[in-house]
Amino acid sequence: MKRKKIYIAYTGGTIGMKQSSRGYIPAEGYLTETVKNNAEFTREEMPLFDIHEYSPLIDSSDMSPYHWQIIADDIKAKYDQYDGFVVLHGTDTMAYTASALSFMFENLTKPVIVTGSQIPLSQLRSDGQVNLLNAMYLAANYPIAEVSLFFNNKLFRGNRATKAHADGFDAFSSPNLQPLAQSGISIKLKEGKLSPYVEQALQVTPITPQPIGVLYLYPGINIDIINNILGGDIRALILLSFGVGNAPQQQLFLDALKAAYDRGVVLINLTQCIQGQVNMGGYATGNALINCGVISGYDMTLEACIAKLHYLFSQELELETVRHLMQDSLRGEITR
Ligand SMILES: NC(=O)C[C@H](N)C(=O)O
Repeated sequence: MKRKKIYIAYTGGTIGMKQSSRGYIPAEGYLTETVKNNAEFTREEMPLFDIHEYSPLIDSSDMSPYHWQIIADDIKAKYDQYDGFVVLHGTDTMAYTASALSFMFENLTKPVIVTGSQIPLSQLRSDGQVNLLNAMYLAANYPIAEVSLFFNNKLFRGNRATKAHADGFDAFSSPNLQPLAQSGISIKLKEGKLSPYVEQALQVTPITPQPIGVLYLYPGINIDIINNILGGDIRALILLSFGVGNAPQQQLFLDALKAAYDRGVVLINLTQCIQGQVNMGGYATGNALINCGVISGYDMTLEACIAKLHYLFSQELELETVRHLMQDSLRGEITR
């Protein structure tokens, strides 16, 4: 059988870093050299691969929508030459990039898997080899036609994943959707569906940076803080609320939200809880938000919500269309 071919877009992150006096920093050429010289990656059961190193390699804390665009355009340019794509990325903002790519791509028929590691390949006990090896193997043999994130033997839907552990190998979780696949002695497909046949060509929607506010509520939060963030030039405010979407009932707070809504700010309610979804009909403290024009983000991750707002605001859409689409599941990011 003809060996599959995988394109590895290497953006940076711990996996290819080396120790410096200031802590870990990306090291040009190191990862490419190491992977190419590692016999595990060239076994005949493995797909063939090319690694494209971006310049400069970055810590993912420096990622921005500008980089999301570069990755998406790069994959589009190579789309016909490869069977699958692996994006090597730092873990810190990996879930944001995976979410953004999931919205930017339309008509995907090939897998795009984002992965990285917690310990560099250059260090003892690195999780980099197993993550990259599995991501490549999955991309070649389990072509789930969507943007996913592989980490610590689990393949997650990209826009459902969130970084949940700062220093453990189990760095990602997907609180509201089970993994698409799990890799143990055998690989088990759970949610993931193998590539469908799609007639339309792959499409990439360009994304531009957008001013989005995020407000984490806490007991006794001062109205000045709220006014401050709403006073900035924002197009949307994500309210991280209590429980099923509840918030303080201070009239000044509710008035400030209503005024922002009237000015055309999109107000979205996400819960601070790790699992479950917003239901503003549950309590009067949530219901009051509906009357201020706040819409539900249901069980979207914060990462998916921010990426989706970027995706929608980057297009010429009516405000009402943006509000409507925010509540629809476009790429499986919401359980409805
Ligand atoms: N584990 C990692 O990759 C963390 C690193 N700071 C990054 O996000 O690039």
